[in-house]
Amino acid sequence: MIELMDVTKSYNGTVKAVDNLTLTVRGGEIFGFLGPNGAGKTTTIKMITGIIQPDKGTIRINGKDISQSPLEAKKQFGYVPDSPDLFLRLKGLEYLNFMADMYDVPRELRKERIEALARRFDMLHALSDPIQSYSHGMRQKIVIMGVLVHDPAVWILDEPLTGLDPKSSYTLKEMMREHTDSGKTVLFSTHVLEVAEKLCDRVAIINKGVILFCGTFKDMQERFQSDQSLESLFLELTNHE
Ligand SMILES: Nc1ncnc2c1ncn2[C@@H]1O[C@H](COP(=O)(O)OP(=O)(O)OP(=O)(O)O)[C@@H](O)[C@H]1O
Repeated sequence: MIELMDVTKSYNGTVKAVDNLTLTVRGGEIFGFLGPNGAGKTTTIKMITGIIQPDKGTIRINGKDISQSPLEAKKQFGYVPDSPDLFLRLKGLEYLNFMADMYDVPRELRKERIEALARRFDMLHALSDPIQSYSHGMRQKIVIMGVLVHDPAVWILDEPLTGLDPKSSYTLKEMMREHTDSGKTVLFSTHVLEVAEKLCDRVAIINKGVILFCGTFKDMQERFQSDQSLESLFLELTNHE
């Protein structure tokens, strides 16, 4: 579960990137975080993951406060950033072992997990190559695998499907569903509204740092008294701002 209460962040003390945001992402749900460019999605995700500090407000992950107990909170989640260009000089396997070391994953277990993840994402052949030789999609996959190697309860994924080929994208979506079926939590941001419509149990639409809507796609259609697609409703909602 992820809880944000009255969270605000402005850059350079001027424009509020996130304005008094309150939101709960529950266990057992895939939650989509949607909004136009510059809406405040990445800023919110960076505050949840402790990369940047909010000006005010409280954030808890599975009950652990990211400001008060950062280490405990960080053990609860895995985070895929919006850019996969990390640790480029490491080989794929070195990176996965590094991540497993960070999270104290025992030897035998990590071997099993790495092999299973590599098979699922069709990356077995590339693990002994340096990450800088990977394509964008392969870099995205190795970052996702690094995050999943410690089997975090809460997945926080910033634009995770960007650059993935259809098979890998399908695999990741399938894994998100398996994860939430076991009562755990997935929060991801996306601009691909067709994916959000099909995959998410609930979505939040944010614009200019403020949540315009939070609920199921069905709730949204009821609110607008319309059977339009999520894309049409999203455009209607964000264009009126
Ligand atoms: N480091 C920064 N310094 C100053 N302003 C910033 C910084 N990072 C983000 N902003 C501003 O904060 C606002 C929210 O940006 P943010 O990156 O959170 O949006 P986003 O919804 O993730 O956008 P996108 O979909 O384009 O990734 C924007 O107005 C952006 O210009």
